[in-house]
Amino acid sequence: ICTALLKWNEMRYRKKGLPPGTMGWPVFGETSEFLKQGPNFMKNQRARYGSVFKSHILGCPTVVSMDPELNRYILMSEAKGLVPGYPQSMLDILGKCNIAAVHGSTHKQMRGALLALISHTMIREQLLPKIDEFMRTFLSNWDNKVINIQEKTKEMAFLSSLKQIASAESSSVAQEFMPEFFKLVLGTLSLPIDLPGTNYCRGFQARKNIVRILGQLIKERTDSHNDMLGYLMRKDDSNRHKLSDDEIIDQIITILYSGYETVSTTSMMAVKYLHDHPRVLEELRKEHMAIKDRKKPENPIEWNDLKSMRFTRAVIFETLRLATIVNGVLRKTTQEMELNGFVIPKGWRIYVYTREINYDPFQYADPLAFNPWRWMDKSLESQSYFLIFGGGTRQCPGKELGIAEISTFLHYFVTRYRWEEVGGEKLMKFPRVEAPNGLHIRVSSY
Ligand code: HEM
Repeated sequence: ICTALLKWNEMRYRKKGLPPGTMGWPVFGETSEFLKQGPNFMKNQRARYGSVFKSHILGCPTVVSMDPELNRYILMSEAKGLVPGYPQSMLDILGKCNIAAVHGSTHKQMRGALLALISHTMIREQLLPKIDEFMRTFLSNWDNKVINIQEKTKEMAFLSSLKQIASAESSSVAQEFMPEFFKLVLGTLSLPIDLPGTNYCRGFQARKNIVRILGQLIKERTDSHNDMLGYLMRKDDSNRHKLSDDEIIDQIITILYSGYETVSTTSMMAVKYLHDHPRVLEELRKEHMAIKDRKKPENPIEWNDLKSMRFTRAVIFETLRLATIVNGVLRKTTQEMELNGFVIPKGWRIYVYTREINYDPFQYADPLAFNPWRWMDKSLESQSYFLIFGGGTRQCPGKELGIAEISTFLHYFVTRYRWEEVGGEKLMKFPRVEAPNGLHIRVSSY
């Protein structure tokens, strides 16, 4: 029966022009092999079928592309019908105005409104002072404590964004908001089964609560504020992108969500790599001590300080590369189309899988070594195969903001503390980078 089922499933997808590959079991496809074997599943399939192959993973017939040139082409081809293909649970919970759910002119409008909020000028004048103030307080009193740095960096990423979004109210709403936000995140990564007790159902309820909290903030604000919510609500000419209240709420959820796991995991992994590589930590600390020494203790990190953190930027890029915080991005076809000579049916998912390029010895010499110095050559950041922040029309608009947050976190962390790991805890690298039991460190003052 098993053989017959597998064969029947292969026959269903044996359409002329499709890439080679296997489809696994009906309904489940090859999801369990993909999740269990992780990157090895992808590498084995590539060895058998080439760098473009078909599979059935996470509930959808999927074409996986591990071809750097095709990957770039896919990311540039949204107008040809290759739109974001994130799971239904994510779209449901993040809202219908969420940036990944909108295309064409609506995407342009939402993205324009977002870019205006997190531009270089905004980071320099509005956001960096808030990030500095937040990190200073958040990183106080860690001395002589055992800390779960995974949990801390998660709180840090969320609370830092919340302060940038609603400075005045962030401390009063954080208590209620944070647990709801964590439920929302879990819901977006779950199967869309709407039964009481499922993560999806809880995530959906959390979204409702968050919409209520944000709606209340919008209603109660009478005068203008210099934070993200304040800018989004402006009705005068200083705001070119006037959004409805529903759009403002989804935009805020987008900002919180997109900068959450990326920033927190990168910060946690940077702490881990710095712990394991004392020479890198020494160099990083030298950079930050020099910044600290040239200012008074009460003076905040400013734009020029941030720009002078060249080695810190290199540490962040090397962490993103070696830990592969982002394995790839998802697209789906809105019509039948040809890619690399293959014919991809409408509605198929395309997994632009960029992980392997991070370990390619032709791109990165000695690829398994944690060597931030390689990024001191700035041209490496602009190589076309480098897709850690995506590419094309959906390239990450929060890149510099994320780097500013992680850099400020590292500044206060390494200038105030030294730390050692306790427990030697397990780290999972796939499908997401996480420490299932937390990552505990003993912190003492520097
Ligand atoms: C280390 C930090 C970060 C990494 C590695 C990262 C990575 C990425 C990647 C790979 C994409 C492309 C997704 C796709 O093409 O489907 C993306 C998109 C996006 N990122 Fe980031 N990101 C980071 C930080 C942030 C931050 C702090 C924000 C906060 C605003 C943010 C907001 C977004 C948004 C809104 C999009 C969607 C853009 C669109 O669809 O037009 N990201 N990010």
